[in-house]
Amino acid sequence: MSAPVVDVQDVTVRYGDVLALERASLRLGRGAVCGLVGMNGSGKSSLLKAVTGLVRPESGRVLVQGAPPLRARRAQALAYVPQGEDVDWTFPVSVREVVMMGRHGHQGPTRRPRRRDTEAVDSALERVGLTELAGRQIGALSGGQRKRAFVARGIAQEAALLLLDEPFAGVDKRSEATISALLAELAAEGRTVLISTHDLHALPQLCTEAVLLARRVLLHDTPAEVLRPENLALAFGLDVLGRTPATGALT
Ligand SMILES: Nc1ncnc2c1ncn2[C@@H]1O[C@H](COP(=O)(O)OP(=O)(O)OP(=O)(O)O)[C@@H](O)[C@H]1O
Repeated sequence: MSAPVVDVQDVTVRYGDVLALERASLRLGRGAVCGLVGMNGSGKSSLLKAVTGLVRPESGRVLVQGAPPLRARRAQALAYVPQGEDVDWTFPVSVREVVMMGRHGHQGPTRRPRRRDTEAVDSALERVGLTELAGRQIGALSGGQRKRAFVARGIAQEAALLLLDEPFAGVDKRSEATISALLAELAAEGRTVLISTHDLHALPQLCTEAVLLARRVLLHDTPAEVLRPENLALAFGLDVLGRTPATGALT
């Protein structure tokens, strides 16, 4: 791999007494779409938050395009689509204003949008199919439309790395299809995507690689390899795909 876009080295995250992530390492190159898979509480959000700089690891190091997360954020290198519950949906902003936030780092201190900012926002709204709803208050959208608005903010930002926490949770089929197709397009444009998901069946179409997480990184491989019953059993300890793990797989 040429210089990695994401380089997580031996990262441990702890919240008080709770050890959320233990010595996790992960490197992703340009154009990768990587799915984080694991049980509830396995550390998926913590890993995403460590990469964004929202959570400070107890030990270890995160680099995004060679820079620590906060510096990478200032350089507009990473965009983050949070889980729905991490957002205040009563905030009085329109969909267009949310997407324009992706341009703030590209604007001067007055934050007056220039033509290329307006064009980037229009194009991002179009790509996620929200042009018609651009004037609506963000909280007046459905769950799937809200996710699409945040994906549009990431697109408008032109970040090299997109991090998405459960983009398909509580999302309608149309939004799921739009977001999946967009992630593939963004990867083809050379962006890197890291996403946490519970949707194991969608993994092979959606992702070029996958990580099995259970506080530690158990496996980082192709989606097909990660989905092997004996590997899933390592993380979930049960028959999640309705198949029986191979005998002796856990020994
Ligand atoms: N702010 C916090 N304070 C205390 N404990 C936390 C905090 N955030 C997460 N945890 C704990 O850290 C562990 C990992 O949580 P995390 O949210 O990273 O897992 P996850 O895999 O994303 O879970 P889910 O699939 O339910 O979203 C869990 O035990 C969780 O309860």
